[in-house]
Amino acid sequence: MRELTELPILRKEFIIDPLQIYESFFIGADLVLLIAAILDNEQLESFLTLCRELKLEVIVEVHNLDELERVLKTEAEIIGINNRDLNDFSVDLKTTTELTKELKRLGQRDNHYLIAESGIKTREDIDFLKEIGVDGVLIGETLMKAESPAAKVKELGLP
Ligand SMILES: O=C(O)c1ccccc1NCC(=O)[C@H](O)[C@H](O)COP(=O)(O)O
Repeated sequence: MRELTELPILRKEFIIDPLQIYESFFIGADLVLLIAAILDNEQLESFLTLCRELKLEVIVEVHNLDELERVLKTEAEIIGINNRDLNDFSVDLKTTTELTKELKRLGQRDNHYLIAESGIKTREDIDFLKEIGVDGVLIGETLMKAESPAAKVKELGLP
């Protein structure tokens, strides 16, 4: 992958063991995803520490207020709001709207980089997410299904 792009490479995985973090480092990932829903506080803290030691950036993924509040007690700087409920796979962009509001209410918006994840399909979705103040997006299906992912990136108005 590294020969193909200079862009940061994310290891997007269900990380539940520190070995996966070492593995991500050795295969050349720049950042990893830690999913708050599948990690307890102790794991979250220790995985973040390990990533810092290995100089891996981290997106910590949340889906509800409880997870957001847990993550705000850590050193995490990049927060991913997953619009997909991993229990039933339903997707709703309102999740990003609501948790972005909560982040502001808690006075924690400005010291975090905010990524909206999942269910993003159109230019209108991107415009809406920009309007509510997210900094970045994580898109899977829309790009994977596109005839030309590069053209789709342009169509979505992404840099
Ligand atoms: O990644 C998995 O293994 C997985 C397992 C079960 C449900 C969802 C899973 N992944 C979803 C994704 O990685 C999505 O592609 C990503 O969240 C982006 O969402 P979308 O743009 O809606 O594809």
